[in-house]
Amino acid sequence: MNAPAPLPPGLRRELESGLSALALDPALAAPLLDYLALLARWNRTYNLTAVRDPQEMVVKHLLDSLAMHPYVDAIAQAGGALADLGTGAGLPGIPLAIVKPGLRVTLVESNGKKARFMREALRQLGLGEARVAESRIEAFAEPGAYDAITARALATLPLILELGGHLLKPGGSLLAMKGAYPADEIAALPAGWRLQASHPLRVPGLDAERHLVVVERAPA
Ligand SMILES: C[S@@+](CC[C@H](N)C(=O)[O-])C[C@H]1O[C@@H](n2cnc3c(N)ncnc32)[C@H](O)[C@@H]1O
Repeated sequence: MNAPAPLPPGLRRELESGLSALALDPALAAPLLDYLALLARWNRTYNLTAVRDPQEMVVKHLLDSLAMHPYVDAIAQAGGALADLGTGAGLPGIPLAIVKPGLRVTLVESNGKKARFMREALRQLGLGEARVAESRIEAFAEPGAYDAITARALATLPLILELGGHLLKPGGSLLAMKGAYPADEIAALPAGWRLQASHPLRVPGLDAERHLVVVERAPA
């Protein structure tokens, strides 16, 4: 593997200021930048993400993933389990695992090279509460094991539920990261599911519209 790509100066300050804006401890910049440096290094060989510029990765990967952190707080405090579906290089799952130590994160991804990268990232970052499931989501055989599932840039809400709805415990919810408010997808939710809430997210350094859409099972 190549030598670590040197991260541009100023990156840490930008990340620290973004973390403060999200009401997170700026000291978390250190492990987050370790993850980012590893991702930038592997990306040069394995093409894990289309975002190649570390500066852009701070906003589009780290801060964007972390904007939803208040909505996993209660699960983390209870030592609950979250499955990040179609996580790619570990987004948003790895940044969330870094900032929420109690959260038991499972990173579900079928692509072998991305799974290999994530196993190495978890090892190097010492994230013992997180693990990689190298699997198709729909074939992942842990039904009813998760308090929440999340997904970013994976699929429409109905398709995410079709692929991974079986993983949720009774009372569990899907936390889907979306750009524009997905009114059509919400209208097309399959029978047995309903919108619980939608939260506009503010990502420091990003102008684009972002929403966290929370979907739960409808009462029988
Ligand atoms: C567009 S990428 C998004 C990755 C990451 N969530 C992010 O926001 O950067 C979608 C990822 O989902 C994975 N994926 C798509 N369908 C899947 C399935 N049925 N089972 C497992 N992984 C899947 C792909 O391999 C890819 O890595």
